[in-house]
Amino acid sequence: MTQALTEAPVPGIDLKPGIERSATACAKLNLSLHVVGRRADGYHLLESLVVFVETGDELTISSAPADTLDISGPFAGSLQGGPNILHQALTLLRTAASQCASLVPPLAIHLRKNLPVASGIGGGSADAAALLRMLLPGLPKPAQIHVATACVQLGADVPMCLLQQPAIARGVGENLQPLPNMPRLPIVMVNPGIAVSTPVIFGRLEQRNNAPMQPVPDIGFATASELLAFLAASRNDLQLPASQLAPEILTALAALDFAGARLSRMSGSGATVFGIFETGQAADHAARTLAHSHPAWWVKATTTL
Ligand SMILES: C[C@@](CO)(OP(=O)(O)O)[C@H](O)COP(=O)(O)OP(=O)(O)OC[C@H]1O[C@@H](n2ccc(N)nc2=O)[C@H](O)[C@@H]1O
Ligand SMILES: Nc1ncnc2c1ncn2[C@@H]1O[C@H](COP(=O)(O)OP(=O)(O)O)[C@@H](O)[C@H]1O
Repeated sequence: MTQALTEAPVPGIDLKPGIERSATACAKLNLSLHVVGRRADGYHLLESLVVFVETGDELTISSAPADTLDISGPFAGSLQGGPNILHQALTLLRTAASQCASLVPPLAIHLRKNLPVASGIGGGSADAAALLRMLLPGLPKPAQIHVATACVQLGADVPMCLLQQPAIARGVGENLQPLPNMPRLPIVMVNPGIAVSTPVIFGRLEQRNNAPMQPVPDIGFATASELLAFLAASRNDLQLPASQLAPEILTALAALDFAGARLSRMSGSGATVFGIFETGQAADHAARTLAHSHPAWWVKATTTL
């Protein structure tokens, strides 16, 4: 039975004037990404092991007389002027809460853009998901469910970023199986300073019906070695088309290997690549070395959630 939105119990969120709420929009990593088919609408069917890392954008909201969005941080310049996914996320929330518009009041949003834009780590999707996570608890249950289902329309990566937990993603990315066990991995992320367009990379795929991922144990992985053995038998099918377009991706992967990564791979449609290291100390050391030898690269040592 569908419950009228206005009748549902509303926990409400405290957004009185002067009160700010903050959230980290954690970067996503596709540890593996198999393209296994294509839908009639052109979207590709994926099988991907996704995790999130501590590094992310920072989002702060407070109630205001009218909606505003200001952006700071090292990658703010990449976002000036264009439409921002945060506005689409607000529209989705307000549509879902249409019978009680006051639940999503006008907001002053501040985004500190720490993540490189169009880089395969889901930055925009993570921002939208962080905003949804902050505001959803104030909506009635049916509206929450509507938003959780409809948020894939903002971007195929938004549902996984809303979950922000290790998961297997299938479908176009919306069909999520959370993994209860996942070792925390020391990671170095490297972006060689190139933005690549997701649709362009999908469009360059030569093969769209690739072999699926091996089955993942329902429980997930108990140790890093178990996970690494699984990853060694998996791929990112977008890595070849992306590195043909941007050969710097191969340079960055080779640099991570040389710096001691146990496994290096591209995330999403690139161009960000990641290395998995034995220890946090090894990751920190590799990140310092890579940043020193390649000052134009974005290099970040971090840990998976
Ligand atoms: C490749 C992935 C892997 O997680 O990550 P990113 O590289 O974006 O981080 C995602 O599938 C990207 O998700 P997202 O960036 O949210 O995609 P969307 O905005 O929905 O789609 C942008 C375009 O990418 C293509 N697209 C996207 C997802 C998908 N499963 N198949 C596709 O073919 C479509 O051409 C679409 O028009
Ligand atoms: N808040 C946002 N952060 C990043 N990109 C955004 C945002 N809003 C809109 N975009 C647009 O979304 C596109 C994809 O960016 P992003 O989400 O960073 O890519 P990816 O998923 O490959 O990391 C870019 O072209 C960018 O202009």
